[in-house]
Amino acid sequence: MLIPKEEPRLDGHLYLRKSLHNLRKSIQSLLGSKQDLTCRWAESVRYIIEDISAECKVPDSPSWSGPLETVQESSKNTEDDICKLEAELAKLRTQLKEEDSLRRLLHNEYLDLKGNVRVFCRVKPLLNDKRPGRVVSAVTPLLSQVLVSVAGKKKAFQLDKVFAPAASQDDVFAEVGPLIRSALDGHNVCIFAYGQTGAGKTFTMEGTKDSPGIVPRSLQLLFHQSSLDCNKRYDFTFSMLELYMGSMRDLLVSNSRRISESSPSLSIQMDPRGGVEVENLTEYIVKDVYEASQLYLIGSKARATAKTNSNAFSSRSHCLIRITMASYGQSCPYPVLSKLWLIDLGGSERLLKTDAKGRILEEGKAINLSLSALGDVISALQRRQSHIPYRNSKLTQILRDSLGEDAKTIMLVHVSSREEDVSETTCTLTFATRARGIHLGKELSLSDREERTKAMNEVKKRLEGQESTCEHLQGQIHELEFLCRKKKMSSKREVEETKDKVTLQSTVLSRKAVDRRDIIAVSKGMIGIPRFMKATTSSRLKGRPEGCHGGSSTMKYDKTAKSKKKHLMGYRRGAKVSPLDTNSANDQDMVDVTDRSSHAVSDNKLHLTAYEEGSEVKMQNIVGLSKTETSGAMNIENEPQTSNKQKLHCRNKKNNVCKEPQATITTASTVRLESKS
Ligand SMILES: Nc1ncnc2c1ncn2[C@@H]1O[C@H](COP(=O)(O)OP(=O)(O)OP(=O)(O)O)[C@@H](O)[C@H]1O
Repeated sequence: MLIPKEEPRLDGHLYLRKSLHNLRKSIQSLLGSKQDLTCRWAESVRYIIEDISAECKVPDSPSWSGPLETVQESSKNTEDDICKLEAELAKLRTQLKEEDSLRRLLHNEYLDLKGNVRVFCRVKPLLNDKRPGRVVSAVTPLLSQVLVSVAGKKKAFQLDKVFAPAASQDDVFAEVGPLIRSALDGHNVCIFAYGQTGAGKTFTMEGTKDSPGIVPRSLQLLFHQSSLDCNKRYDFTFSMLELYMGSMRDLLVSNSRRISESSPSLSIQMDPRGGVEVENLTEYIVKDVYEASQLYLIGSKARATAKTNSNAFSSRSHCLIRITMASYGQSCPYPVLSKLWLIDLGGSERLLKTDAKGRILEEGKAINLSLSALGDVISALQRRQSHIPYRNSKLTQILRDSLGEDAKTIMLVHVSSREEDVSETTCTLTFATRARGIHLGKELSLSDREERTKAMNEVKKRLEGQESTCEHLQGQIHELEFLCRKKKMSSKREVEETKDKVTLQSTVLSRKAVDRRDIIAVSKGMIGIPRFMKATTSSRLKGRPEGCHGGSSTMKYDKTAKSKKKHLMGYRRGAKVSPLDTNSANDQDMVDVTDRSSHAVSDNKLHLTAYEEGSEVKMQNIVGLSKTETSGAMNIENEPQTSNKQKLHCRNKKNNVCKEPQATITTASTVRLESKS
């Protein structure tokens, strides 16, 4: 009979340490299994564990028993350790830099072999047909070929890859994902969704809540990958515009603002080096995937939609999302700049079929004109023609620097498999063939294709090996960085504790009123000094002149004050963080600050301007903000848990108007709000 092994009994402290150890391990394994949990998130949790450890810390031997020099000696040892760790970190970072440049080369070589311009086809499933038995699909998807039945004959169209109706969003993104990595590596990338109205372009780009498409996945991947890169710092900006009837519209400027503030019109400018800029286009700095998604939501709502015969909510314009990236390396003073364009093109319907009239007809003509110009440009690039006709449409002018030699492009054409859409499907696939720049019959020979596949597989294998080397190094760096921070924290704590001890000792000795046993007891207590004995943020601020601390600021939580306007200033001069002050925003009266890691750890500061009485700051999911904290006259209160989000509201005790309060997230467990004026 098996006798269950009895867990050895642990005393209180040992047990606590073991629990903390287990907790750390579970968090580390969580990090490994969940892609959307960033290292910064894990770091935040680690800080909490550290805080718990510090609070629970009981010295193994009485710390007051030795002379003061012991403490100083130990902090000297800590400093030596820090120096060693920093030297090791520098070595690893250099190694990572070398390995990462090799990875980038291999990644680029792999994509070059695949083709810098690739054209895929996605076949839409037959949806909501009441007579499934009688419906015959006119399209036969093969691996890299689509057969279309036209008048009893099968016409073949060659593509780089075909996604059958059963293909999932995951399958599509598996092909797109490597280009996102390329964008982070400094290449310009364009991903287009092309096809007839209702063929599934928006489904592929945007997707649904349960089945997210390329845009949300790309944003997720961008921020995830960049957070792992410990040798570089990335700055992202987000813009969104639409091309409607040949003119450009900034989708992040609300209609009312566009009219009232007579915002300057957009124009395309080119610098001498060939870089393209859309002048006056709103550009928001985005710190995390949440901010980018919020902007995308706002921009999508502003898109022009109109009813056509083919699709009740057909998009009548081209929608262009631009994410610019600036990556700063360790030694290079200049950032590497790149752009990622995610483009949902307008429906390519034949105007006769849709029975379009008036404005709808004009919209259709404008869409078709620019699609045709796009096809010409891609085709000319594919054939390496000397003249590339960029100037024929605004769409190709905007994308001029992102549709070239060093850029990567994926054109995802969408077709319907229904019989009545055969002529549209044929048109779409003819466009795809032209975009591939390969005339029928001029495809690579079988042996050439086999050779290319072999070379691709070889490079892919090397690339995978290189990626895991980089990941391993990054893991080591993160671990050492954490250790280093931990050492620095404990060294700082030791110094502070030493100072406190000296002060206490002299006070105690000067009073000459306590015996030796009491001194030991008190000084032991200093390790985990009770909270009420520590100076609060509030009391620390009290020494400042009026107006420099939270006492002069107002931030009152009042749900009824819906009309109050808020502005969120960027972390850098002149840059906006999130346009949630626009009328098109979902949560108009709130400024959401989620993902504490990017706000608090990387920047440590968040500036909120023009707050009036009745304003509210809502902070969600901020790790460590579970306790009620008081800062000056500002209370940060923990609201009862609503759904799975933790809300914190900042209120002011006075009712005066607060100008430019500044929120500083100082540690994992404190938030301070103070007025700048
Ligand atoms: N692969 C797919 N799987 C499931 N549903 C799909 C798929 N493709 C498209 N749909 C559905 O078909 C409908 C029309 O698709 P969608 O709006 O994406 O078309 P579109 O090409 O963007 O049209 P438009 O040019 O008018 O914007 C939507 O309800 C969408 O959910």
